[in-house]
Amino acid sequence: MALLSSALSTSTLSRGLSEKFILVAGNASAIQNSHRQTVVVIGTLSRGRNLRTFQIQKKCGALEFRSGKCWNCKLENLRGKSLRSFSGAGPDGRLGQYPLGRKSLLISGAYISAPGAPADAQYYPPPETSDHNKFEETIRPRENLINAGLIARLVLEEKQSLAIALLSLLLGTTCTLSMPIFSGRFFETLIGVRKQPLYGLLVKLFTVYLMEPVFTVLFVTRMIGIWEKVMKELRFQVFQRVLIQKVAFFDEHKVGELTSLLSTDLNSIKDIVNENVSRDRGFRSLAEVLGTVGILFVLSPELAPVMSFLMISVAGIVAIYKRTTMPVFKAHGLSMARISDLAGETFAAIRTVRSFGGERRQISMFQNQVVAYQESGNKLGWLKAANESWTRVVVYVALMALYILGGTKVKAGKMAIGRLVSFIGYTFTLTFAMQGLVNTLADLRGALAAVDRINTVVGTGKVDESLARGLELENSEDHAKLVREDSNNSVSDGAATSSCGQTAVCELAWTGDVTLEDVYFAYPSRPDAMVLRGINIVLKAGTVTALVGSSGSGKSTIVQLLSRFYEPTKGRITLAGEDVRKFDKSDWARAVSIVNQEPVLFAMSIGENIAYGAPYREVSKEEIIEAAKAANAHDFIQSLPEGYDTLVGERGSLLSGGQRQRVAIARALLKNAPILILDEATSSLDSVSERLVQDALDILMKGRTTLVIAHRLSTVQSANQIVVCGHGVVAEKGTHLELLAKKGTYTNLVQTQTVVTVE
Ligand SMILES: Nc1ncnc2c1ncn2[C@@H]1O[C@H](COP(=O)(O)OP(=O)(O)OP(=O)(O)O)[C@@H](O)[C@H]1O
Repeated sequence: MALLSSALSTSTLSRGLSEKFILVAGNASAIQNSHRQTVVVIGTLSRGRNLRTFQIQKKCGALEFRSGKCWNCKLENLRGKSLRSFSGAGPDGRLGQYPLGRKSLLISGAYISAPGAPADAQYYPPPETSDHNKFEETIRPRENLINAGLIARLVLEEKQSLAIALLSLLLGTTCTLSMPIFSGRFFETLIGVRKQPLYGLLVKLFTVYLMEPVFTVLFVTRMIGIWEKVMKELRFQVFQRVLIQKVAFFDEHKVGELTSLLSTDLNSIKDIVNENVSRDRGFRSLAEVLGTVGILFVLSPELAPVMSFLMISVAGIVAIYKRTTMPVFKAHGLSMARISDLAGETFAAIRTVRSFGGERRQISMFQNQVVAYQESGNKLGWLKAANESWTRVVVYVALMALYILGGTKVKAGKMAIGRLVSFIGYTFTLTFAMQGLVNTLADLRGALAAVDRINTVVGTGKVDESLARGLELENSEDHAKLVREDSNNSVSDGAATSSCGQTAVCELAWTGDVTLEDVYFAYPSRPDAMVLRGINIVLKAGTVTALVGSSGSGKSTIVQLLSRFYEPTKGRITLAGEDVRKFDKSDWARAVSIVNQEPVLFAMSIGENIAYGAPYREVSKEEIIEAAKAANAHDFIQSLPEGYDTLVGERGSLLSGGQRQRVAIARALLKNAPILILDEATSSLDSVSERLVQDALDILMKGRTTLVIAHRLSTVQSANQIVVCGHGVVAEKGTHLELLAKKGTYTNLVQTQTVVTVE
């Protein structure tokens, strides 16, 4: 953005404005923070080619253009507007005019002006940011994770099954379509019109009836087999892609939204095959419709138009039904989602409900939702009945027409009676096949909408490249290791000795200082609010640094940056002088242990939770016990009926706060990382638990570079260095005595006990 803006000449800015909307892409927060309230336009909608400055009117968040149309902007006047070209930084970060045509594109951090900008607007260059941040978030094309190419590749991997499925479909449909012909002949033979032995005809019919289910089984099993494999791969890819997004992505999307991608949305894609392999749907319907129409025109070109009318009418009725019911279906689905949400929320907060005596209120809210669900269900019922009856009316009209036209022809000797019987048989085949086909098309629309939702969420998020690279490397190392193990036919002992692993980052971190150099930071979800403004801290290797400061001063934010959940907006963090951005995030994660105020345990056994400290290798029972002993957790674990196999419940809810904390410390001990971050780890505990946890922490801190956000005077006092934060800057730095001697912010904090609790 900085480079881009500085590249704009003032002469360009002075031209008149004719466009209706103006688009600003990139991180405009820096400019806003200059208090000029002016930003540089780097993109223009429609015909405009001017680059101007103007006052920010509305923030639009990320702007998404699909097929050249603005898709997601909440501003009504922008929704659906075409963007023919975009002036600004393109996907490669270069300045230019980019034609968009019907392409899809994502512009993150966009701002939109109101129509018309002030004529006397001036250009204010934004403050410089460091090199690595320049184009990071400017403009990115949407990357479709699920696309036709991927699905085709996955399906074609199963060539043999696909060939068997298609052949079975062909043969099964042939059987189905030959049935009405045989019925006609059978009828003709019975009344003596056809001179053919009945026995021979029955054998043929028997063969067709026997083979049709065989081909059906082959077709269904192969198709489902292929699709299950495709779905397994898609599910895996979606999960993996979500997992490697930057932490900011998880600030933007609710957990429910993300899990529904993996459940509801992927299931609608799955259903497009699984629900459409039966005889009355999908591929079979299509094959039957095509086959029937062909046969009908051969059998009787005069009667075939009647059937065509039938086909078009049935398709039309079902299509109208689907369209009209769509909003009712949506309302029905929404009611069900609300019922589930309400029930989920009620049960999750049952203690709060009970303590407020809120049962009656919850029941009445639930009743309202259930009634809404019932009403939309009734509406759907009526629409369904209308669809069914109209379809029948059309079929009966077509049958009547066949009886009249066909009967007249048979009576006049212009048509064989068996042919008319076959025709009647095909009437039903065609009706059901057509209905099935339209239903399948509706399913297809649902599946495409699901694909689009998945692509929109994961395709427009920001993959954490460093994490992805690290994982890729690990995968290839694992793979190489597995191949080696396999070829040696021996079991590897893994990295059993050092949990941190033998990575260069870990080795460096045992001796190197960690430094925050002039760090500025704003959360991506609130780019306008600079939380850290030029932080400089040196965490000396093997020493303890205590971070104190009033609430909201940015202590936890520093922890988040050290954990590399976010990257600094400006400035850098180094380890032994090396910018940490050089290290893969998975390597960095191995070098840093975090123990939070509210540690999260997984819904597994205590032993498995402790072993999670080293998820990349096998952990022995002895190691787990050793870590638990050092964390003061062994005794309480032993006293539980199932010891280390005791399940801890969702997020560790079956343990007390102090017990959870000690399991988390044991996990961190097992991890044995050289850098340790303690975020108010003992502040929510009673004095007995606090003592136990603190003793465990003292063991954990030994020899590690520790940053502790502490409320306890003893921890702060004994720290090698105390850093006092105030409104995103370092207000004071020094030892306890040095800071007391200064009689500044720290002394105030100690005296007012705002931050430090005296024991
Ligand atoms: N994920 C987030 N997205 C946007 N803003 C955030 C986020 N997390 C924290 N903030 C904001 O950043 C500022 C600093 O918060 P931070 O949690 O770092 O303060 P703190 O000093 O740790 O406070 P406390 O002692 O109360 O925990 C606050 O104004 C907060 O609202």
